Formats: sequence, structure tokens, C-alpha cells
Amino acid sequence: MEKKKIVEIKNISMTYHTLDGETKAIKDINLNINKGEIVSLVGPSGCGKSTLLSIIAGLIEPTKGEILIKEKKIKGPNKEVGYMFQRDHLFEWRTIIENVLIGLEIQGRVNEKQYKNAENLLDIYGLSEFKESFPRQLSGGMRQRVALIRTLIVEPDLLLLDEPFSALDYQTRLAIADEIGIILKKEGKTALMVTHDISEAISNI
Ligand SMILES: Nc1ncnc2c1ncn2[C@@H]1O[C@H](COP(=O)(O)OP(=O)(O)OP(=O)(O)O)[C@@H](O)[C@H]1O
Repeated sequence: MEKKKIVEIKNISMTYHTLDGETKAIKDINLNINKGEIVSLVGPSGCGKSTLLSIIAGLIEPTKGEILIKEKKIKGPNKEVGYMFQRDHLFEWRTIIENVLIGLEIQGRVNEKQYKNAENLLDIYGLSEFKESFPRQLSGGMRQRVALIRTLIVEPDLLLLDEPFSALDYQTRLAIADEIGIILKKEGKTALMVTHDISEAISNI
């Protein structure tokens, strides 16, 4: 049986033009990601990893090439793609559950069922007692887990993770990288994760 393609990256190149000249950030990238795959992209700082993620998320337009998500060409930001950034970007004035629900709130999809689902995910991932806490009361690893649940709950077809562990200390990073890999597999998610750290990439295999 042929695997179901979620994303097709076709001949993507990106050149930035600034007053100082031009920077060729990426050139002729081709990659398909199938449903349920977790793909790690490894490379040194400045090699164009974030650029590629921003293009897939529809945040910037490539100089050349196209991105198809479920066979549809993307033209801008869309709800098929969930993006988790290097920092957790939790809102300090919202409680943990309110942070988890923000994506659904923006899409006008908060209802009792979704609220229960949020409570359930917080419970599964060991955060239920922090439901009414504020982000500052949580450790770095816990905050990152909240950010992941917030991204998962809107059920995107593709998750983009941009060095999601880079703000954490080494020990926490190892633990949370394993844990997030397990969560993604358990939920059957398709994900593209970029990192400059080969051990993070391997821990997701
Ligand atoms: N908005 C921009 N304008 C001009 N040049 C840019 C812009 N964004 C990135 N670049 C350049 O493009 C190249 C790739 O940057 P990018 O941030 O994609 O790399 P990266 O691999 O994600 O790096 P890091 O791991 O440090 O985040 C770099 O040389 C960077 O200076």
C-alpha cells in the first residue's frame, strides 16, 4: 500500500535580499513526508533550517519551488500546520489551561468537549495539578510540554518543531526530547523537527 503523503517540498530555494547584498539561505530542497513520520533535519546554525520551516508554515514565500500539503499548494499560513518555536511563547497572564486552549479559541472552537480534551491531555502528560497555575510557576520542561499540547490540540496535519528544546538545560533537554518523541508517536502525528544537535535528532528515531 502506498504511504499517504502529507507534505511535498518541491525544489525550494530561498534567497534573502538585504541592503548588504543577497544571502542564499537554501537551494533546491526536495523532501516528502508521509503520514505518521517524524523527520529530523540536522544542520549547523545558519544553514537555513528556520527558513525552510517558515516557508512550509506559509510565513514567507520561497524564491523558487512550491510546498504541497495534502496535495494542495500552500499560499500562506494555514490551519493544517502547527508550529512550535524555539521558545515556548506561553502567555504569562493566562493560566495553563487557558494557554492550551488559545489556538482553539482563535478558531472559535472552544466547547465543553474540547475543554475536557484539554484537561485530559494535561492529565496524561502530568500537568493536571498545574491547570490553574501560571507559566512562571512551571519548570522549563513543563512549559515546553504545555506548548506541545497547545500545538497538538488544534490537530494540525503537520507539526513543525523548530529546535523546541534549545532553551532548556542539557538534562531537561534529553528527558523532554525523548518524551516529546513518545508523545508524537503515541498521537500518530506527522512532524518535521529541526535541530543542530544530532543526539536530539537520534532520540526521535
Ligand atoms: N529575514 C532575513 N533577512 C536576511 N537574511 C536572513 C533572514 N533570515 C535568515 N537570513 C539568513 O539566511 C541564512 C539562514 O538562516 P536560518 O535562520 O534559516 O538558519 P538556521 O539554520 O535556522 O539557523 P539557526 O539554527 O541559528 O536558527 C543565514 O545566513 C541568515 O543570516
